[in-house]
Amino acid sequence: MKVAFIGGGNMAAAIVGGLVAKGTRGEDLLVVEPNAKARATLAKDYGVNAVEAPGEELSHAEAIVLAVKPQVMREAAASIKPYVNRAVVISIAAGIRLGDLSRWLGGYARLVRTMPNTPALVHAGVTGLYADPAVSEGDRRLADTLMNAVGATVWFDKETDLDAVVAVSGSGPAYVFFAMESLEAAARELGLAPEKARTLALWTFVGAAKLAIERNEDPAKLRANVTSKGGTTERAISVMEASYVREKIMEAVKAAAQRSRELGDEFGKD
Ligand SMILES: NC(=O)C1=CN([C@@H]2O[C@H](COP(=O)(O)OP(=O)(O)OC[C@H]3O[C@@H](n4cnc5c(N)ncnc54)[C@H](O)[C@@H]3O)[C@@H](O)[C@H]2O)C=CC1
Ligand SMILES: O=C(O)[C@@H]1CCC=N1
Repeated sequence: MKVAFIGGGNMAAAIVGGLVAKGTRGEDLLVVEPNAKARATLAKDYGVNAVEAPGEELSHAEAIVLAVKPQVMREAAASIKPYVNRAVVISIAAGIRLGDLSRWLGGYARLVRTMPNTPALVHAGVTGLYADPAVSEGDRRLADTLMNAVGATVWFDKETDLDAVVAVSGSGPAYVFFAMESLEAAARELGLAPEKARTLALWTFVGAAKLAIERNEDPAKLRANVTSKGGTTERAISVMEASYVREKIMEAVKAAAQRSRELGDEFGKD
């Protein structure tokens, strides 16, 4: 499969790495990236063709992944417009709506909007995807195969659902790291040595996530299994409940979804 990436930053590198690990040849991948250092790293690590600006070679791609920040999406779309004629175009940008992208590409309609996350870097990502009903099964399969190289895929029927996806799993790793930081800080305040505090905190997250995935059980049930009557966990959870931690997390996630909608409004203008 010949795939081109517009933008060769964090997320593009993660997807490129996943594709190469799954057998795609570096020479079948093209990355358009203005930053020379990022280009050199991608070429060295994965053997991709990395170029500074879009050109004729883009028109040979079967898929073009738009992996630039939402703020530069319009400019990036304009720069590739002359070469977009046979590829399915896949956006990974937060907030940017397909209607706007289509307009910037001169009415091009073979578009898929996706929202991956940074665990893609270690092939443990999860990506939400949406395509207009008119997009062919083949184009959907192509987008699915691409994102599947770096983790699980979940399709949605409404484009507005992607604002929720960005808030839940797109930004989600940051919430988990925040919780890791907090657990580690508490361990240190309790007098544990820094490196030991980190080991305990990180493996607690790894273990809990693995248990939840492998047992496929409701997290509430798994939590109940840890919580002995009159014990230590019960005391900790009661402090969290008294501080409305659950409600605060829900409020934060809703704020992220709102920001995704705002990005669409801000950067979707003409
Ligand atoms: N970082 C994250 O956790 C996630 C990010 N995203 C989305 O992925 C997109 C990229 O994010 P990152 O990879 O984190 O950003 P990044 O800043 O690492 O990468 C963006 C790259 O685009 C390049 N660039 C800038 N203008 C360009 C242009 N006109 N043409 C080609 N390349 C250009 C930059 O030099 C940079 O290397 C964003 O739209 C973001 O919303 C999606 C899911 C998760
Ligand atoms: O914070 C952001 O806007 C991007 C989108 C999802 C994760 N990072």
